[in-house]
Amino acid sequence: MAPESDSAPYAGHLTVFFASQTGNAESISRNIHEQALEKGFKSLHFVLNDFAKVDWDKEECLVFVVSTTGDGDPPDNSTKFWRHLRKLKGVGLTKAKFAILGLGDTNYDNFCQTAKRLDTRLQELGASPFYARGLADDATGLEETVDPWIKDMWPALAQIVISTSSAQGSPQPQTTKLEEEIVKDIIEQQEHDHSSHITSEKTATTAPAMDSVVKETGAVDTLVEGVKGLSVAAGLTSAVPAAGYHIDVDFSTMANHTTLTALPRVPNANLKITNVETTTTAPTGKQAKLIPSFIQTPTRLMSAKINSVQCLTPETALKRTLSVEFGFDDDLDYSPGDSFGIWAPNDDSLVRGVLAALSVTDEDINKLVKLEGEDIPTHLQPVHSATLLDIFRYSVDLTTAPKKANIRLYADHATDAAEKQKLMFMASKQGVDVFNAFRAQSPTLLDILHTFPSVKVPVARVIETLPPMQPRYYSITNSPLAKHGHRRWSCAFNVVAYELPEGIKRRGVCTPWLDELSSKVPFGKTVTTGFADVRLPVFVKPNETKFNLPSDTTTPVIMIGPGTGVAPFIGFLEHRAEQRKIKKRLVNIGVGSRRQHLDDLFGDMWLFFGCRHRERDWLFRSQMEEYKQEGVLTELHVAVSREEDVPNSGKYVQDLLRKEGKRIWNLLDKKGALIYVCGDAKGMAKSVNDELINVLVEYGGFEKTAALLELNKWAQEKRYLRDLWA
Ligand SMILES: Cc1cc2nc3c(=O)[nH]c(=O)nc-3n(C[C@H](O)[C@H](O)[C@H](O)COP(=O)(O)O)c2cc1C
Repeated sequence: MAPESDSAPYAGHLTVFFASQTGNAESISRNIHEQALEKGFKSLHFVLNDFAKVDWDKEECLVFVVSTTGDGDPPDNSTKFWRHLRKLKGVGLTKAKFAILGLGDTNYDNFCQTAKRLDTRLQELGASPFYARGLADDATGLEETVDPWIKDMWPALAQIVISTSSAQGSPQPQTTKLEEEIVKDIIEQQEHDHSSHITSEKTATTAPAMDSVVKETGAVDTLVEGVKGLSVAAGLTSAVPAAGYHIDVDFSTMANHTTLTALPRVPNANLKITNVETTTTAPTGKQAKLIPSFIQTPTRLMSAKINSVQCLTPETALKRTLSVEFGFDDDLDYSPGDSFGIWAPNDDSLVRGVLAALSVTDEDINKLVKLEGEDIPTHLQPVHSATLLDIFRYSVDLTTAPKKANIRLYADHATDAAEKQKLMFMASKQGVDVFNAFRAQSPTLLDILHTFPSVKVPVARVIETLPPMQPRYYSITNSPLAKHGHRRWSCAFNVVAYELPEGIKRRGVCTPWLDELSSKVPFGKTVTTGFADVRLPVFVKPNETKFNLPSDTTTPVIMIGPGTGVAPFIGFLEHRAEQRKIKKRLVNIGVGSRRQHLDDLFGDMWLFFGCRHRERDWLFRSQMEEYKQEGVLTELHVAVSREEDVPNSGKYVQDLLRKEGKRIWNLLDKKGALIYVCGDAKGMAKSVNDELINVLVEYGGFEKTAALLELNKWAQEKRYLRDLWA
């Protein structure tokens, strides 16, 4: 097979390989190759068995699109390659950077086995991935993963192409039009990577970049330790089953289609629910409130009590923002900038509504059961003795909009012909617009069962096909150096509750739960006593972003965090205030080797904060002003978006960055300041990024594209740190 290439200008070299049994991987890989050529890359395209046509020792950038066939086997047109790969020894592929897109089907036992094996083998041979592996599932539709995976691969690819060329070139690269495009992609990529990082309510993952397209689970494997026996507050809202909303969408286009195609396969039935002991009744009273032992978290699960809750906003504010302090019996090891996870249960009335709609009796809800079966999802495997109530509270996600495969499953269990037809249509390629309109209303499982009441799915099928429950993550807003700091964590968040244009009320999982647990503290007030005697399941989030204060206290920091994005910076400031106190004591008693002025020991701390109205949502205002007065906070810049003519201000944080551009550049250039950005990934982070580029251009003398590259370099060097959420 001759390589396909063209005479595009040299801009990095890419080789796309495929292994395909029925043609999917081949056509997807061809598409990647063609797009690469269009983007100006020099690209080659080969079937894997033609591996010898390229010099593997010299290859620097490889993309593989491989399917799995048989019983987890590689396609026939790659067997020669696999034989060769098995024979290779050592780590001779250290130059090679690769990306793998696997195609498979979760209805088969060995999902995407070829891609997984290839990944492992290439790394054993010394190659390294430049982009996270994508695993596309034919059961739900390959395009769901393939399209975003390809789209987001370009900036990742551009990053290695650029770093190769700039390593060889001058420190201030002469950038081409292509590079300019690539650099824009990098910035977008960074936003994408970070957008899944931390949220004020939505689930967050710190899994590899591109988490949104990598459909693997099972990263959590540390089992619960030492928390059994503590009472936990389950969903407190109400024990009355909710009824669910009717989701109204227009099915008129259904009449135009007699044939439905690309219907996802119904996932295999593996799960069996067995009674643990027929005579055993579930625990009651305090016993019934234990933190279930089947919760799996990435770090040790701990139990927290609520110490205090402050409602930071008045009634007139658009959002209800709470600051909650949790207390612990044991010492915690953390740094300001770290985050923690809370394992919140689904709302109790939703859980009971779902169980009622699935025809589970009140008696059965509370019986102890065991989940068994070969090949059941990892998050269900530790359930050896739990009530269905707890399984639905803590193990499964009831609120994320359904995937097509779920809709297809519900269609199979609809007894009413019209309902079945509608569900099948939504699951098909032809019904994609209706499916999207349906999903846009964020239907819970209860809403689906309410809208299609003839659907009677066995409980085991529901449990094994729902996504796993995810913890919610929050930035820590306090310092371990403060009084009792090692025994408490604080966080700040907006209570997520809103209404859709259709009049449907939606709410988050964790934040309304915390609000209710603390009996909805009145607006603007702080409550420190009278909380229910309950413990909350929490754990430290592994810190992968290094979003922490620099160890050298003289390094200046520029903190940009409007709204609840200010949360980690409040922790930074408390920490610095405590560091200053400690130093002051030491200097005063003469322990300091020199009696230095306190300010010389600490670098500048500049904070850029943004709110709508100073009186309504200037969060942590008094703390900020105090820190400013004490000299902890060197500069405080507050943007106000909904008030006219605020002196020395602007509407948004980026406006203030522009105003202070020259001084910011000096702090960056002369004193090596670090930049921290926290908050909304889409609007704010993008505008701040643009403004920082302007600062580099206007005051640093960079070409625009060189400024983009410089900023990208800073991000890699952890000099420009971002903690963003979608
Ligand atoms: C006979 C057969 C066996 C398959 N076995 C597996 C398997 O073991 N694991 C898997 O993840 N997918 C399996 N699949 C699904 C394919 O990998 C998937 O449909 C893919 O899109 C096919 O891509 P291709 O056309 O490039 O071969 C199998 C498909 C067929 C038809």
